[in-house]
Amino acid sequence: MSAVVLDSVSKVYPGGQRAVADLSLEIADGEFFVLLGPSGCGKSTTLRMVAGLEEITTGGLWLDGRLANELTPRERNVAMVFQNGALYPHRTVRDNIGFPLEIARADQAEASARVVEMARALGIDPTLDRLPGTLSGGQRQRVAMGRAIIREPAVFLMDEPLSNLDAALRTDLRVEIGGLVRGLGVTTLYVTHDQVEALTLADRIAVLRDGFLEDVGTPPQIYESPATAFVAGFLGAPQINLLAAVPEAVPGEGVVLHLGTQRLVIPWTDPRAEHVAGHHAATVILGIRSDALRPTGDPHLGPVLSGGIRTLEYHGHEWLAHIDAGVTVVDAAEVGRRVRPEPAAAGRSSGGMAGRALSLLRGGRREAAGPEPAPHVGSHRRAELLARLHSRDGYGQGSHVHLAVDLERVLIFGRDGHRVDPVLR
Ligand SMILES: Nc1ncnc2c1ncn2[C@@H]1O[C@H](COP(=O)(O)OP(=O)(O)OP(=O)(O)O)[C@@H](O)[C@H]1O
Repeated sequence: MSAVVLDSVSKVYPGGQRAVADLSLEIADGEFFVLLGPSGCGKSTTLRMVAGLEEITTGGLWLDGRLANELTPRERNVAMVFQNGALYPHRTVRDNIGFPLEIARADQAEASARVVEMARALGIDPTLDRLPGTLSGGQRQRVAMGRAIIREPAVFLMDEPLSNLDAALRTDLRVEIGGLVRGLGVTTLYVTHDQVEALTLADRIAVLRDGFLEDVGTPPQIYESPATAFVAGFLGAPQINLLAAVPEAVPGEGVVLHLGTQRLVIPWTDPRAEHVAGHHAATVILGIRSDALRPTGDPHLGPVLSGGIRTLEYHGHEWLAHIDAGVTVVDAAEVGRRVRPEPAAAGRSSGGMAGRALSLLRGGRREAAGPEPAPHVGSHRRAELLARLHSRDGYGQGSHVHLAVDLERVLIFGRDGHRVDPVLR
């Protein structure tokens, strides 16, 4: 077992592509640590640097208190499981699982007993004499896991091990991996872009974006109290409502947040009020999860947002209301982005509501015509607010709805996407 420490680690690929930027993480001995983020954010590169498959450009990697930058993959005593299992196709399941023991020249009788034991633990003992090509995706991943576990490494490195499996199998194997790895107590670094995997498996999660660390914390910390609007937008389904608002500090009342013609008030007794007051007359971003909005009959009782239902979607256990509320939606993917989008992703329309939000977030500054791509601020969503309704309750398309806002759960971010109030970790 081993602690893993990354100290200001950066990776620039030949050709100048910077994949990881100044990343510092401390992963405790025995911790199940998940690297989460969208495609291209540098998760796999980070994992491969820890494995020794990719050179570290600058910074230090420490494994069990030892500087490991120059160690070979074998010297690091880590085991990696890839997305596709990566098994030897001409070797049986038995030989694939036993391969690390064969390399280590372990006692043959003892090795074969351990292989059988491992296969039993993973529920693949009936397949021991089959070739990988005859296995299902889930069975192949179990074999890959078995091969990684059997050598009792100091660190497990898993790169999206479930992403090629169908949803049901993914859930099953997710539970199994969680149980198995926890049982072994081996430090695990697990890469995924799937928030459910991250939230369910991790002791702690680090969220990466464009190679930078956005946030790190336990699943409840990251979900309930994200450090940035990007993280708030990345976690949770349906996606959090991110709305542009202009704060106005009003003595005796609180900080009034103007959202178009609507308003919410953070009373002075709320510790966030003084922080958001510092953004007086600037633009802030409110993060309101759909379950922090509850239909109410009385628009004058407590904080309320109102709007017209554009669409009602039936989701079985609930209805999802898409509501036009005359508010400006902010695109989580672009707020506070430090890296310019690739040319293909740039140049999307910034007109209409998106354009208004963009100009709000830039303090009304007009975008100069020039080579800099315009960050996309706006929404792909069909309406401005998403709210959950437990029943249809007489609502339909075009109905006017008042939504009581659970103010305690509203997150407030500055225009740079960072929380205005201190983020406790
Ligand atoms: N060998 C390479 N040479 C040059 N650039 C690379 C190389 N490998 C990755 N990159 C770039 O580095 C960035 C990070 O890639 P990486 O594979 O680490 O991201 P990721 O978060 O794991 O993405 P995904 O979820 O799609 O696998 C991307 O912009 C990618 O194009």
